[in-house]
Amino acid sequence: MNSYPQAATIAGIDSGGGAGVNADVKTMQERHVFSATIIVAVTAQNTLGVQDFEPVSIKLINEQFKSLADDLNIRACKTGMLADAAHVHAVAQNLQRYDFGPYTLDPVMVAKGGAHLLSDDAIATVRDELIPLATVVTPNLPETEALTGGKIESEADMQAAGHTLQQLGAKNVVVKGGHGANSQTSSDFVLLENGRSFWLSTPRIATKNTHGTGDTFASCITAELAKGKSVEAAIRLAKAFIQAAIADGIDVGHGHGPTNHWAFRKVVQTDAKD
Ligand SMILES: Nc1ncnc2c1ncn2[C@@H]1O[C@H](COP(=O)(O)OP(=O)(O)O)[C@@H](O)[C@H]1O
Ligand SMILES: Cc1ncc(COP(=O)(O)O)c(N)n1
Repeated sequence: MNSYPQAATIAGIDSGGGAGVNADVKTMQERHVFSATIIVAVTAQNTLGVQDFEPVSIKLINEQFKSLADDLNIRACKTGMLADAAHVHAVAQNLQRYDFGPYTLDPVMVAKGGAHLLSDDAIATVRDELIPLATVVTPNLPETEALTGGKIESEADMQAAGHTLQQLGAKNVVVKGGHGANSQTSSDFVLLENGRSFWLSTPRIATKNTHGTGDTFASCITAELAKGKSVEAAIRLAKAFIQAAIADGIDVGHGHGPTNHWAFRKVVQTDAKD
């Protein structure tokens, strides 16, 4: 019998299939990691936007955590859409109650279509209760501004914000540059626990199909951490994975379409288990 590493995603589910838990499950599967899911919110969503959502009761979230802890062997986890302060708090409590391994915090706030997936008053709860628990935090530029309180207008601003996020308690930080102004490259700033930092830059792909890029990137990091890879190796592989997924586009829906979660298998020769 093959034994695959197990990881959990704790997030919202996207009826349109391209982002949230859906992107996480697809990505982890591609990386040969068994994915379990703790659903925090259900969205009515497609590539045109988020039409509605409802959070799941905190009782049921607590029960989902317990169900996994009682039976599975979760070796890494990530969070995505968490809806509001009460749900952020409940997730933080559960992450402290159970050992689900290295934790990747994708601080999802506003969907690409403009819908608020986290209430404004919950930003402080994410900063105070989740960032100190995070092995890796992966904010995009607007999320970095919201968490650090400063404007990000240059690469120097991204670097400074990375250090601020580390001071807030995250062990490792990736400030993602997908929302940056550079039309040639999409550059992410990485700051590791040991203080070393570097940029990961790839050619910017001219496409409107970037729905779920952040989820895909963070869940790929989580999958690699579940295998026991180093944080740096996990982040580097995730950057290559998302680049392939954006570049090899698929045609789904009429708005901001999803990425291609099976594209990476075409560009790598090594086994996804490695
Ligand atoms: N058009 C693009 N071309 C290449 N890489 C991109 C593009 N858009 C986003 N990325 C990359 O995708 C990842 C997710 O970034 P981003 O889109 O900023 O996150 P989010 O989905 O959280 O807003 C990052 O590694 C970023 O550099
Ligand atoms: C359930 C859920 N989680 C996360 C996102 C963010 O993804 P994006 O910013 O690419 O729209 C989303 N749209 N829906």
